[in-house]
Amino acid sequence: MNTRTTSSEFIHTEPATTVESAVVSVRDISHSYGTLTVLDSVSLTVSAGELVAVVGPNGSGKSTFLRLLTGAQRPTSGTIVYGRSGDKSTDSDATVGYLPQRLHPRDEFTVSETLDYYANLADDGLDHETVVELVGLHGVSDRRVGALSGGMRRLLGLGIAIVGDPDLVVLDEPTSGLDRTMTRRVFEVCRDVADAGPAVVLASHDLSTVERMADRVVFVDGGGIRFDGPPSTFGGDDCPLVDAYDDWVETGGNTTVRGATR
Ligand SMILES: Nc1ncnc2c1ncn2[C@@H]1O[C@H](COP(=O)(O)OP(=O)(O)OP(=O)(O)O)[C@@H](O)[C@H]1O
Repeated sequence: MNTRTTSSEFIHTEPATTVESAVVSVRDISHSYGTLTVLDSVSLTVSAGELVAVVGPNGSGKSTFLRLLTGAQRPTSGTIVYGRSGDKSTDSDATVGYLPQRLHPRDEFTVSETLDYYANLADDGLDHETVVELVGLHGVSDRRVGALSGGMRRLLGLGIAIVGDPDLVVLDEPTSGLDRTMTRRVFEVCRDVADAGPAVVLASHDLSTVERMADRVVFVDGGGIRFDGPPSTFGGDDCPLVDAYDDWVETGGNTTVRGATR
């Protein structure tokens, strides 16, 4: 169980990866919207083959962090470096696949046409039929996007993020609106993608699935990374991730998150 303390104690673990295997290294980034500082001196390195889940309360800055990771948004300060040898900057052609929280593919295209379109944007994309199969949309590949259910649109978004065969896949709440079966499927696809080489970083509120499927959990709160390590070590011995998380949030952070070993 967690140990309660009178003040917040944060665990900052050593980077889990080496520079040689790094797909992306975030170095001391901060981000503000006007006077609101959302992220303050955050650093993180993600390696090829890792499935990293970013968790944290609503408004803690997960989406902001993911947008910064993709290069779509620039940090107020700090740097993000892509590549194994650190030789690519945010201006480079490092390949990143991104599923934003809200995605608006064209309603009149079919599922196959949509994936084909995005595959053609990439130099060396995957075949759209492979991706349709992978994300479980083979039964509706000829259906127009405008006629898809909310969950199917989410799966299509996952397909769009991976069809370019990127080095880094960034997914903002890929399982929102999905039932349990589809949620499991999305995480399994993410696992398969990571196992094939790319790094996968996703934001999720589905802590039980994160605990089972992710290599690392990165807990963002109060402007910083409060924990970075294997999900099983978030709360220490015999304390499920979801319980340790609830404990943290209920006590306003006056809980020691412990057990990080990386
Ligand atoms: N474009 C923006 N302009 C101003 N403030 C913003 C902007 N985007 C996000 N914010 C603010 O930054 C904070 C972090 O938002 P962000 O969406 O990154 O959090 P989150 O952890 O992803 O939240 P959720 O879990 O609800 O999706 C919030 O207070 C939000 O209102």
